[in-house]
Amino acid sequence: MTIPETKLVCRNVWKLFGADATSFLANHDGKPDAASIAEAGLVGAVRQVDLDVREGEIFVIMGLSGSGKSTLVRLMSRLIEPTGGDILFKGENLLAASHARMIEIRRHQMGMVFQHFALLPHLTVLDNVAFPLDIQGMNRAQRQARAREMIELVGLGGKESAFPRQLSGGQQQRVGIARSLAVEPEIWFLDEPFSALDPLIRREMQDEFMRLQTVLRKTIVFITHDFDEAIRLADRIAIMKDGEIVQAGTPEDIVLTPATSYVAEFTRNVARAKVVRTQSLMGPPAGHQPGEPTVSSRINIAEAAPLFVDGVTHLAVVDEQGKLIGRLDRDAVVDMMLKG
Ligand SMILES: Nc1ncnc2c1ncn2[C@@H]1O[C@H](COP(=O)(O)OP(=O)(O)OP(=O)(O)O)[C@@H](O)[C@H]1O
Repeated sequence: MTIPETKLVCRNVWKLFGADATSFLANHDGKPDAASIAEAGLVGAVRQVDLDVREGEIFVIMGLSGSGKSTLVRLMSRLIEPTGGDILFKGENLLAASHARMIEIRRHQMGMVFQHFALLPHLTVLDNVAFPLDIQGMNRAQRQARAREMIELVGLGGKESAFPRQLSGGQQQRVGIARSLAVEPEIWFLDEPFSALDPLIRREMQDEFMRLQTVLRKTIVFITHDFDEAIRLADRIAIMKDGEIVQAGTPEDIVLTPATSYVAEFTRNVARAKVVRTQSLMGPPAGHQPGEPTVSSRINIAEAAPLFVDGVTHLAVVDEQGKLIGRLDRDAVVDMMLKG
């Protein structure tokens, strides 16, 4: 297996809002506790954050309102300055980049979608999507061709000449997505992109987003306050509380071994069978019988369960190379399904 490249790294990143925050941080050896921050009248919006976002993954930052998600994502693109720490994008120290260099990086290598995505009301869908390419200096024919391609990709083919006011909320968000993808970003920041949509449309957009990701394989930082959304979309999740990351891991790690009671509270109502993979529930391969149905080690228990038909009691679990690595017992599956 090839190890994916790390695209973006945060090392010991802090953002304290309030007067003299930089000297306050220095005077506390670069690691003040929450009580000292509050006592000094500062807000510890992001505290001591370490994370790495890998090539081609969906990295979800999940936390309740005020936990520091938006501040953290703004720090990653240096829309705001950290009080301390380092941010590396493709190995480049963003904090050492000039203003002009930052604009260039944001324009050509970063894509952003926000909850209240401001489309330009007087421009058609086509011109809205082509807009960032115009800023990049691309010629008209090229940018229109690229914009049409993106509009098709997000399922809005035929709406090129519509104006934003003629579209539903979900369709407008698709235009926003097409617009941010038009520049072919190396990293894609999505800050609560579906939160303003009603639940049915929201789910549809999540499905659509997953479909897009199987095609595009973008490196994505996705912000949400919704744990179910995080579990559905994430390759890895970082859970934030009061500016800190309290746990980071795969959805499976988080559901099976929550690091704190705070995290456990989120995982309580999650259907484990939809998160846990066959490889985590299987036993050793010994006893394997020829003719047992085969499943991938990467699919989840809910997906594997329907194979237990016609008296099948065991499934053979195979890795990505098709090698037998374990056996999944029907009783263990039934047990997990019943426990919800
Ligand atoms: N410019 C600012 N000045 C002072 N405090 C701020 C500023 N921006 C954010 N904060 C505070 O920092 C903390 C983190 O805010 P942030 O917006 O990052 O949280 P969030 O998790 O994104 O919340 P939400 O989901 O409500 O957007 C909050 O206590 C907020 O009040």
